[in-house]
Amino acid sequence: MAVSSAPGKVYLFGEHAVVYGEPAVPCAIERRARVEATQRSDSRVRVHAQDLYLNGFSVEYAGPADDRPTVATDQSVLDLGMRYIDGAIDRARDLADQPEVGLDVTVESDLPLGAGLGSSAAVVVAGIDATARELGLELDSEEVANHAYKVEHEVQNGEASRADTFCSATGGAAKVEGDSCETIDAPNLPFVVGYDGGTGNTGELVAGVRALREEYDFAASTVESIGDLVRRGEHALDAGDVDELGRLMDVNHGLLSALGVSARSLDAMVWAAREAGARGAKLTGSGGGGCIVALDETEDTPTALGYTPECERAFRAELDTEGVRREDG
Ligand SMILES: Nc1ncnc2c1ncn2[C@@H]1O[C@H](COP(=O)(O)OP(=O)(O)OP(=O)(O)O)[C@@H](O)[C@H]1O
Ligand SMILES: C[C@@](O)(CCO)CC(=O)[O-]
Repeated sequence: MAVSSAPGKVYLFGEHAVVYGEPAVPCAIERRARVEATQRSDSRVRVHAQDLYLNGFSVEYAGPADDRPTVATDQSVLDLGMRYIDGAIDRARDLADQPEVGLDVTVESDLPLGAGLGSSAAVVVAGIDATARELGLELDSEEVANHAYKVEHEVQNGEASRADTFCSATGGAAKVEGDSCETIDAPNLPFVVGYDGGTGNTGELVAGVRALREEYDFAASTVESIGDLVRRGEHALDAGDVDELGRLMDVNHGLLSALGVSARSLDAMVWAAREAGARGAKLTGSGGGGCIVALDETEDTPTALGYTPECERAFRAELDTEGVRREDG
């Protein structure tokens, strides 16, 4: 049996624009997905994903109500839920040159799904590492990052940057620009996360930005402006200037709104954080619903978010300097 875990992330700056080669700064946070892989004696693959909920199935009763009903789940719903972990298992089996080997795989995660905290990247990174190790193959974190990126790229029909998977595999703060990925120094920033209990569909949101960018020059310029802002943000990070980081986060949120990826609930949480005195606040990840990230070392922002109707949960998120991690002996 092999068990690996990998962290989720928040974006300090640069989501969406990173898909078009602009720089971004994702930061790994101390919330993880864990994957356990055990080889079987037959060639079946059994995946137990205990935190996955499925939207859209029907139940058919025939005869007495205490008979077990037939539950039908639309194949597309299942595919959507399983595609990242399936992709990770397949890639690791291919890498280990055992494409037909059977496995029992269990996925557990502290990361809300599709909420901007990089749950898919964490599941893919931990899934590749655990499965490969179970099949006798040790990969270093950069190799895991590279293979995880290829899985996300395939699952998301070519619309993925290296940011989420690199950050999850290597931990800490990262600068990602096109194919170039590096870990950068960062102070332990006072991240506060607000979660609206909802999700956004990464594929659809990325496609929406692409369409806008193709239709309007100002949308293409907005993507470039995010890149300029990230370059300023790198200097602020270097200088440890948290006030400037906060101001730039506020601008980044405005530019993401202009690209159509914010939501009423995300705006409400961003404003609650700002009004509580946060240095800055923005949505994180693909948007549409899910999480915001704010910078505040005091308890004011978590408290204010706790009283905000649109916020289901608020919590502090520490920077996690460790990426993919072995959890078995
Ligand atoms: N605990 C889990 N078990 C199995 N699969 C998971 C789990 N968590 C996430 N996934 C997979 O990841 C998908 C969600 O990925 P998606 O890219 O939409 O969101 P995210 O990575 O959480 O957010 P973002 O990309 O905005 O940071 C789920 O549909 C599922 O396929
Ligand atoms: C929206 C996006 O920039 C971040 C999603 O967490 C997509 C990507 O980078 O693959």
